[in-house]
Order: sequence, then structure tokens, then C-alpha cells
Amino acid sequence: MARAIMGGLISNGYPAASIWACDTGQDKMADLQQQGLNTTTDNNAAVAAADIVILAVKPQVLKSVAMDMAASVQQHRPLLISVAAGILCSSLEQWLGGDLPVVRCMPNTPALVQQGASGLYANNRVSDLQRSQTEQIMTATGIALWVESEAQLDAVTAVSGSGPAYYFLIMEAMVAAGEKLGLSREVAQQLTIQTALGAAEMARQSDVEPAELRRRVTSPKGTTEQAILTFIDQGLPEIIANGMQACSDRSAALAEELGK
Ligand SMILES: NC(=O)C1=CN([C@@H]2O[C@H](COP(=O)(O)OP(=O)(O)OC[C@H]3O[C@@H](n4cnc5c(N)ncnc54)[C@H](O)[C@@H]3O)[C@@H](O)[C@H]2O)C=CC1
Ligand SMILES: O=C(O)[C@@H]1CCC=N1
Repeated sequence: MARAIMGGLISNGYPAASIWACDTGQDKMADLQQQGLNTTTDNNAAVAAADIVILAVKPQVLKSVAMDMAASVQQHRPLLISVAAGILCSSLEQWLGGDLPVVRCMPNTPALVQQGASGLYANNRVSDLQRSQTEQIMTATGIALWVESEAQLDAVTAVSGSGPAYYFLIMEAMVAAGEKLGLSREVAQQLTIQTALGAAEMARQSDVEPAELRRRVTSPKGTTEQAILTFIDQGLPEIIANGMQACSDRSAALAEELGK
């Protein structure tokens, strides 16, 4: 995720030399260094150089990473933006020594191709300027929308954070089914991907909802109708709702498990 955000910033004209990348080994950042970014394996050195710190480690290690940099965060008081799934602003703020502006962001992997969708939530110490700086950073990777309550980030995770994986699963299933129906894997894959792209672009440009676009594809007594009736009869909408509920529940449970 950090790479997607740095890539988006650079593509949008933000100078690479103003960015510090930090990871556990210099070898992991050789390409970033070649692109002109500053690199370090010392999180505290990166914090000392920054007005805005983006935390993009796995949720399971965020506590120890945060506690190790608390002193330098308290000294420099940057805006903290965390993309970690399920870690509350209050937990992060506490690990970092308290009284800090924290934004929680839930991005998604299409940020890598600047087609991301991020949900944002700010604690009450984040200034208007810092909110707009956050928007500038995250819109470099796609769209970014503020939510009103932190709990809504669990729902954002279920819709867009994890959402790309649902579409990839549907693509996998469509390619396999296309092959079973007699197409080569390559043809089935190309048609599947282009159809996903076309449908998404149509939905994005349209002034009607996806349900209406679906109706327009579905001719009475035609072919689509048979597919849609089968999907609905076999419970596809409920399956999707159940999966997303499980995702949202896991996001909330992570906060319980890892927030102490
Ligand atoms: N992958 C996804 O689709 C999404 C991930 N996220 C969140 O983004 C965060 C990062 O996830 P990914 O980018 O997928 O993981 P990743 O494993 O690709 O990146 C994490 C990076 O943190 C580095 N790291 C580990 N310990 C460190 C330390 N002590 N100091 C500095 N760097 C350290 C690792 O070497 C690795 O390069 C997670 O908290 C995840 O919940 C959020 C939305 C979507
Ligand atoms: O699966 C995860 O936990 C992360 C957060 C959202 C997408 N990937």
C-alpha cells in the first residue's frame, strides 16, 4: 500500500526527494532509492524528516512499530495517517504517546494503478489543513471519501478495502466457467477482464444505478435473464451480503484483538 501511495504522489508531480520511504531492509527499497526517494531502515529518522507520516505496516506489528517511534513523534508532532485495517485512532494515538492528529484511511490495491478507492476518518485533533493534505495524498491514488464515524470504516473495508478480491474471485469463476463452456483460457480471460472494465466504466459514467443498467442488459426471455434468475435463485445476493458482513465483523474484531 505504501508503494501505491508513493507512486501516486510521484505520478502527480510530488517530488520524490521530499519523500522518505522506510522498511526493514535497504534491499527492499533499492528501486525507490533509484527513483530519487530518500530511504532509511530507521523509522525515527523518517519521522524526524516528516510533516506527515503514513503508517503502512501490517496491523499485527503496528503497536510495536508505533511504540518504538513514540518519542520522535511526540517531539516532531506530524500528522499520522494509518492504513492498517482495524486499528482504531485511539489505540494508535495511545501507542504514540497521546494528543496527536490521526487519520485512519482504508485504501485498496487498485491504488497501484491510480484507480483506488479510500475511506477516510479523522480524529478531532486533525486540522482543516491536515484534512485537505490527506485528501491530496489519497486522491493521488484514486477517489477518497470521508466517513462520519470510525465504525463506518469497517463497512468501507467490506465494500472497497477488500472489494477487489471479490471481483477477482468472480473473474476467476467466470474464466473457469468460460473454459468449461469451450473457450480457451486466454480468450475467456480477456473477455472476462474487458467485460469487468466495461461494466465498471459504464456504471461510473451512468446517471442511473447499476440495477437499472442490469435491467437494460436483460432482454425478456433472453439469455441474460436465465443467468440472473439462476444467480438469484441460488442466493448470490445473500452470499455477497454474508461475506461482506464477515469482513466488517473481522475489521471490528481486529480492533478488539490488537488494540490493547
Ligand atoms: N493489501 C491490501 O489490499 C490492503 C492493505 N491495507 C493495510 O495496509 C497495511 C499494509 O499492508 P500491505 O501493503 O498489504 O502489506 P505489505 O506486507 O506489502 O507491506 C508492509 C511493509 O511493512 C514493512 N515492515 C514490517 N515491519 C516494519 C517495521 N518495523 N518498520 C518499517 N517497515 C516495516 C514490511 O517489510 C513490508 O514491506 C496493512 O496494515 C493492511 O491492513 C489496507 C487496505 C488494503
Ligand atoms: O485483508 C486485509 O486484511 C487487508 C485490509 C483490506 C484489504 N486487505
